[in-house]
Amino acid sequence: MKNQEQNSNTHTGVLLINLGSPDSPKVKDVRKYLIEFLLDPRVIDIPYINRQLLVRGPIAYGRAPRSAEEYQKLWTEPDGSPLIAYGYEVRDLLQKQLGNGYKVELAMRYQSPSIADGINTLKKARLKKWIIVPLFPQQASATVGSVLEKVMEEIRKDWIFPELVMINQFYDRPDFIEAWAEVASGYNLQSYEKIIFSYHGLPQRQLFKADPGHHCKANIECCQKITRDNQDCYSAQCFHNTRLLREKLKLPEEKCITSFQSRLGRSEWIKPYTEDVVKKLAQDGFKKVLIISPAFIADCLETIVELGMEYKDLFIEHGGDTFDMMESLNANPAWIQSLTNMVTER
Ligand SMILES: C=CC1=C(C)c2cc3[nH]c(cc4nc(cc5[nH]c(cc1n2)c(C)c5CCC(=O)O)C(CCC(=O)O)=C4C)c(C)c3C=C
Ligand SMILES: [Fe+2]
Ligand SMILES: [Fe+2]
Repeated sequence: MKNQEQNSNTHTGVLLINLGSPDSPKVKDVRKYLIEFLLDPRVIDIPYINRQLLVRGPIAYGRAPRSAEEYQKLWTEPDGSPLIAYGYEVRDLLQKQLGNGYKVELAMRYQSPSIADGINTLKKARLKKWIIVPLFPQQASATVGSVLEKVMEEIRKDWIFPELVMINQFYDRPDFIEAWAEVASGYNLQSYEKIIFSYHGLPQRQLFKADPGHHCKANIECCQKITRDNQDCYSAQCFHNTRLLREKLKLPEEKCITSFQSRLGRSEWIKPYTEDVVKKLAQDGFKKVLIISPAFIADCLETIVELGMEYKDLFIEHGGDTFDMMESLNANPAWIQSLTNMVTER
């Protein structure tokens, strides 16, 4: 009876959606994941035939075994991928904070738990309103765009629709910046010579496609300042995110660097590349560096392995001493509060 009462009070569904991980770090599962992920035309935006050849050939057989080795470095038992484990932890904490009025579900854009399952659960619960929260602070077609397209695909043939709220970005919310400041309070920021703010990269051509006014020059001068013209530009949002955090943390401008990691393929991506920045700092004699990655709301392959292991090795190989990676928001209470605000104010 109690459950029935609780269910009848529930009016709003919240679907948290992140990128997704392979089902296991075995090569066959990593291959399946990479194929689904990289065949998405919003991610590898080249002609259909070229994409099929690239993904089902060199990526499936060349990259998948190397990626599987990387996934093996971060996989934990029994939780598996940290990205997904933190996803469930955040879902449960948010559910607790929001209470009976809301039903919070977790989904991943690729692999599992699937968006189709998450949407079906919301449909069965007969809720009046759904709030879709892609867990990407800055807007990119490859992430937020792809998630929202998939959600629409899952409901487009329905004959009834809930009131639907889709969140497209949240990088500049004061409570999101506050959540990062909360994590940063565990570090002695003064003790670092340089602080790198590293965001996931994107091919430059994707910035141009997302720029109907043909404004973006995809360089630091252009994207450095957020304006009405470039307010939806991923790169400009990243630079602005750094500025907001730098001001919040009272860090001098010359101490902070914005850069972009995880380039894939040979085309030009947003610059500067984190790899080049890390190498140059070490070569220029800097010994102690902190790296923060505000594009990821949970630790994952990109932070734990790429920043925390590979770039750390690179820094030390080129003469640096200390390369610390700040952990992500994960299940930090201030982050749960930020999500709570995002949902309840809609
Ligand atoms: C934070 C936002 C992200 C953007 C923007 C993004 C763009 C993007 N990614 C690839 C290719 C890969 N990304 C991979 C992993 C990965 N990417 C993100 C987030 C963004 N990607 C996350 C959170 C993760 C980690 C997932 C995990 O399980 O921990 C991978 C897989 C790993 C590997 O083989 O390197 C690939 C490939 C492209 C091409 C792209 C933009 C076009
Ligand atoms: Fe990625
Ligand atoms: Fe720009």
